[in-house]
Amino acid sequence: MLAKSLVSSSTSPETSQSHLLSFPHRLHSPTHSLLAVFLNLNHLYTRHPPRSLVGQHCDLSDSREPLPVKSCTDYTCSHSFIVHSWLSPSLLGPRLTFLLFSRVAMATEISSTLIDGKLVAKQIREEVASEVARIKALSGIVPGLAVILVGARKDSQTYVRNKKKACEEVGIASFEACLPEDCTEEEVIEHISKFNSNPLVHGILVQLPLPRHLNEEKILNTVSIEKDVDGFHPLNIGRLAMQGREPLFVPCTQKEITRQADILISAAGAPNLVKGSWIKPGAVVIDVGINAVDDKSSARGYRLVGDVCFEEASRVASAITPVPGGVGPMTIAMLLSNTLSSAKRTHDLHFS
Ligand SMILES: Nc1nc2c(c(=O)[nH]1)N[C@@H](CN(C=O)c1ccc(C(=O)N[C@@H](CCC(=O)O)C(=O)O)cc1)CN2
Repeated sequence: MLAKSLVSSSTSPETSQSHLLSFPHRLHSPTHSLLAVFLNLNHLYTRHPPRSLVGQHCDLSDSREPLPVKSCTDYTCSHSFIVHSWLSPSLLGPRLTFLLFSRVAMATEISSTLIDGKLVAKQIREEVASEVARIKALSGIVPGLAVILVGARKDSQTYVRNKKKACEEVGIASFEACLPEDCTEEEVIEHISKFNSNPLVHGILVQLPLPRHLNEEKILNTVSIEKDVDGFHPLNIGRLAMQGREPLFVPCTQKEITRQADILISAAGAPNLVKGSWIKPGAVVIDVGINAVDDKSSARGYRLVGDVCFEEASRVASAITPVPGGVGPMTIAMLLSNTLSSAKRTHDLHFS
């Protein structure tokens, strides 16, 4: 029943002693605060929002075990959010964005805290490694992850390489299909179908972005929902949103809404979109955007920035994920964890 995060203080390194941050510590009134989430699901839904998402309520209560934090701030949380509205703001061009609102965490004191994604990811990977070893010893089953890479984008090749390496490190078997840039949709789908029916494969992911001539939505829909460890299948997102209902209310503008949010999650794919002035003092900011911007002074010619203007936001927020070092490392850690869960579910492995 606890929502937790592993955080470390960015302003007061001297208070580096670890302790638990868990939601809720104690109830705080009013519990109706807001969560705003910017998600760019352009790669999933090219025209319309899924009806199942709008106005739905999601239960956040079955979160992971408590994790240690540095520099604790108090929050209360009602474990729920609603998918409120669907916008296609001009500032994001053709990308679809929707906002989620919630009555979730309320900061009761403000201290700038850096949420350390690398540290959480390390802990998750260690947990996955020991669980993989355990199920291998008890049942002989080895969880398997298949990756489909289309084309020769350097960044995608690096991510796929990193995923394979991460699998190796935790004992997950990896499978790969590398297809040429000019391959057809049918060829990609054929590979997905083979992985769908391969019993050694428990997780399948299609590395994104795909070349423009391929219909991403159609391809992602082909991944068996049971093996969709990325969680990109519309049914997976729909299921996430189907656990309850909350009343709708009408937003004015993105900026106004984010200003009311106690938890702000941005995944718009737009560098430095969210300014400090958009953020409610004391809000928790989760920056899911990982955007490459040109930087001649960097060896690779670019640097990574989030959707959130970190300099500004870190002065206003109570806790914030940096880019790099925040949500990114969690992506691969959770991929491993999901592959393990899929293997356990498929083979009905419930060891205590
Ligand atoms: N099928 C998918 N495709 C893509 C995903 C995804 O989750 N599934 N996400 C991104 C790329 N990606 C994984 O594929 C990914 C991106 C970034 C990181 C990461 O750890 N980033 C580090 C910085 C790394 C660096 O310096 O280059 C960080 O943010 O700290 C992991 C995975 C698009 N495609």
